[in-house]
Amino acid sequence: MAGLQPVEAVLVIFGGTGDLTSRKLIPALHNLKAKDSLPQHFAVIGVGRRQLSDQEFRKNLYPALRQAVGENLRADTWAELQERIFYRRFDFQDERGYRVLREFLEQTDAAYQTGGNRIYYLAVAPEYFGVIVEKLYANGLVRNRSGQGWQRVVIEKPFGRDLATARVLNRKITAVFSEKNTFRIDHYLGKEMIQNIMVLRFANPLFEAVWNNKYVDNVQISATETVGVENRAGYYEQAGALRDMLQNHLLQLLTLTGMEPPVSLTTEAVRDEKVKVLRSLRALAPERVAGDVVRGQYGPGRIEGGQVAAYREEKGISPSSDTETFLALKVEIDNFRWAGVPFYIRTGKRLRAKSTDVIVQFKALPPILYVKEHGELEPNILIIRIQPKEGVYFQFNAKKPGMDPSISPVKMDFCQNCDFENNSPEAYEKLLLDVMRGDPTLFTRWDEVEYSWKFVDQIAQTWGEDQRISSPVPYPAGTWGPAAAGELLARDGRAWWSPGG
Ligand SMILES: NC(=O)C1=CN([C@@H]2O[C@H](COP(=O)(O)OP(=O)(O)OC[C@H]3O[C@@H](n4cnc5c(N)ncnc54)[C@H](OP(=O)(O)O)[C@@H]3O)[C@@H](O)[C@H]2O)C=CC1
Ligand SMILES: O=C1O[C@H](COP(=O)(O)O)[C@@H](O)[C@H](O)[C@H]1O
Repeated sequence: MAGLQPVEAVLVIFGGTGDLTSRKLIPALHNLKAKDSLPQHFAVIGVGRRQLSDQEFRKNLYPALRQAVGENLRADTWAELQERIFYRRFDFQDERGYRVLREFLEQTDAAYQTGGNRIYYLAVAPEYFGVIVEKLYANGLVRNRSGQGWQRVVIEKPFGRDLATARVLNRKITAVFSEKNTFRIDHYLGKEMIQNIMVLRFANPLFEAVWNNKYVDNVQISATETVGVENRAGYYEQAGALRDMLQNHLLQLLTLTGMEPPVSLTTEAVRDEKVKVLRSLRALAPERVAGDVVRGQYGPGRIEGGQVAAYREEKGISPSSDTETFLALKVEIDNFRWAGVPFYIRTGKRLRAKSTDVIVQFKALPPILYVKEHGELEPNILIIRIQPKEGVYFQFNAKKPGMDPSISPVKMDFCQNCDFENNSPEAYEKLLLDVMRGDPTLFTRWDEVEYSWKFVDQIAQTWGEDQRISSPVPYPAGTWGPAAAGELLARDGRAWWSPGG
């Protein structure tokens, strides 16, 4: 879908006063504007409950923008952009609010020549996704009166809280928007290095040739965070790490790492291959959940030198909460390429460092040469570093220079953002632009969501039913999580590679 241009549109952000809008969406728009990538005819309308004028709304967005963009903040860009940002206050349940919005949109179309093109971005808690879509339709905001232009909906995650609720939600959405106009966002897919996984695999014969169970010993997908629950207690208590990270970001990373080469780079060809991976995931029967899934929750500890509270002591969290803030599991893909290769996945909050990596550990060669003299050699490992450093790192064995006959591991290190710090576009920049272009390749198709929930539901159901694992294991903040996560690999004679390489 390369070559599509972003076209004129009004972006309506439901949840305009929320955290995502101020920390991610507005900074992304600022950066796009600074690069001259926004369409010339463009406007933004934020919707929330707070009583704010347009001026107050713009002013409130500024501190988070400054923090997110840092020294790249351009006063002239923000001045131009904010002139096109407006605010409307209403409760999502209130029909009248939608009618007022419709009138305002018609005026905005005329003033900014946006041709009836609208993007409805649902930056709201998941329980509002269905309500908003139904009310948009009922109040004539999807097919505008003149019938001109297109209307697209962007839906944040998590898409439902299990397969059943996701299906209900999807029915509501598809009754109003076509699949082509439905953009289920997963911001991980907008990250530079995640887009690079397919390039690395399918543009380099060296990697593609060994990307299978003949050569790969195991794959580790790790997304560790130092932040805690922050101010999202209400949401996180419902989601936990399972729904917040595994159902979407981490299973997406797994599909990109495990998929077959698509027949072409078209949106549907890529999505078809990703779905096949999800369909090939080995079922997690209750006994396997008990053995292969580790569930943790952070206790008090130290992060970056400072003392931090336990999850159960955080604002808005129940002192007896059983929500997991850490998850580690072993996943198997039952297809010809991956049979016998475990994929270990882990994610957690309040861990020692922030890092997202895909680590491919290769098998050892037969122990015929070198091993007698040198002992077991270090494995070849390939680390795809997604963040905070972006790049690819390969560890292989080499002879030490000179008379010393010993063999030691050496590193080839490609750092994508070392020389160009902050040069990679933020994920939301890429994804917002794709919505304006109408390119859904980096968004999830319904069947991807469906199969992800099928997989995740097995875990949630067992947790709900099995007393042995209905409570998460505590771990001290600032560590790598519960010891059981290490034991999960130790049992297979393996260990986690340190995040960040
Ligand atoms: N924050 C993040 O980093 C990320 C968030 N997401 C997803 O984005 C979505 C939004 O998250 P986030 O921004 O953190 O949430 P917040 O709680 O910060 O914001 C919620 C927004 O919804 C508005 N709102 C809530 N209820 C109503 C209502 N009845 N009527 C009108 N407005 C209402 C709030 O308005 P007001 O405050 O004025 O009442 C506020 O603007 C969620 O689905 C989340 O999972 C995804 C990835 C990252
Ligand atoms: O979607 C989410 O992602 C963030 C982590 O995103 P990253 O881009 O910083 O890796 C996570 O903190 C949050 O809980 C979750 O909702």
